[in-house]
Amino acid sequence: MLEKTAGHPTIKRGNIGVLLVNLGTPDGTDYTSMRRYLKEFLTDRRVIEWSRLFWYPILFGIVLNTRPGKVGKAYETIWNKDLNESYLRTYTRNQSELMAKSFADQPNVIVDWGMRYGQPSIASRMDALQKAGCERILVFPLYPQYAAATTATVNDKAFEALLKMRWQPALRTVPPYHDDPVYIDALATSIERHLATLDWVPEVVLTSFHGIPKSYFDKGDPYYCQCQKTARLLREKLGWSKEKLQVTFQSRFGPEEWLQPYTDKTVEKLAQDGVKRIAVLNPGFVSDCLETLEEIAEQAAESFHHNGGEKFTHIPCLNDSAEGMAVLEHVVRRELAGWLQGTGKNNG
Ligand SMILES: C=CC1=C(C)c2cc3[nH]c(cc4nc(cc5[nH]c(cc1n2)c(C)c5CCC(=O)O)C(CCC(=O)O)=C4C)c(C)c3C=C
Ligand SMILES: [Fe+2]
Ligand SMILES: [Fe+2]
Repeated sequence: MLEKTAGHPTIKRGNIGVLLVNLGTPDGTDYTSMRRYLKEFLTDRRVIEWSRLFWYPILFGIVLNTRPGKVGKAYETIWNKDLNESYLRTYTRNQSELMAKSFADQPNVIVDWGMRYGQPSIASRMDALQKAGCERILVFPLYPQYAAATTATVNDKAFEALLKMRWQPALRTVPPYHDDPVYIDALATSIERHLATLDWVPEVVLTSFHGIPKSYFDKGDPYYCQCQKTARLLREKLGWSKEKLQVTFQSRFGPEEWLQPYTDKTVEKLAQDGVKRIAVLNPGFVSDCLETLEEIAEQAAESFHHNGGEKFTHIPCLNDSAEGMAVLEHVVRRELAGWLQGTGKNNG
């Protein structure tokens, strides 16, 4: 809707924005792109909670000199060569486009996407949505389980963007959906469908979540408990035992203790203990990315085989599949309640 009020410039009004936000990704696998991305990531106080006096000499003296080259090589192995971008970016954009199609019956809903680190930034998309007449914006951090290092830092950035606006849109943020039956059903369907394509049956299925330092859990982060609840509900849905569907945590960073049991150690131990066939899925990742495609589908598979395992399969994330989109759309429609019917009225 376009509106002109005496003495004011013509402005668009009455729209609702939905902003999907994932973690972020480097623009390229070269040293400079990797360093820029890692610098933004690893200077975030929500991610690294150590004192700056202690952390910055290590970060700027060692980590940002050595890690960009090493991690850049890992990204190269999983890069989407067709589009010259990471799969996290490809899937997040696809999710936004598919969600926009599902709201075709609501012409005042505008769906967009952004990244917490790298491009497109949250601030740039919030600004674009506001300019497109969004008086209300729903920010959706794409993490089923809440962690301060992921969900909260997205929300912080979104509210920070409002700081610079004279006429702020109303802002809602999407809560975790780790126990939503639509999400649990989608995970169960994706597991069953994937396993049906194999000519073997896994003895153990690992649900591998990204870890966080144990100290964050001790300070009250609900992430660990939400991961456990997701796994319990999934187990109940599939009718599997605790031995069949196990929970592990991956992607340790730095010397601290992280949430346990660790995925890499568990994979090694299972193989050494004589388990021959395993499957791994990553229910905490909305889209496949470095951590799933390289760390699990490549590294964990190699370690399993190296230690005597025979069959390993990685179950893809929900990505832009029909089930995955059903989850995201269900959560968005639920969180837009009261806005969809209210917009465009009572705002003069
Ligand atoms: C202390 C450091 C880190 C915490 C805490 C952390 C939590 C966390 N991360 C994700 C999801 C992703 N992380 C990804 C990459 C990644 N993560 C860290 C560090 C921490 N993550 C680093 C340094 C990196 C970059 C790669 C590397 O250098 O190892 C990604 C992949 C991005 C991609 O482009 O593919 C995702 C996704 C969650 C869910 C989480 C806590 C719950
Ligand atoms: Fe991470
Ligand atoms: Fe990793």
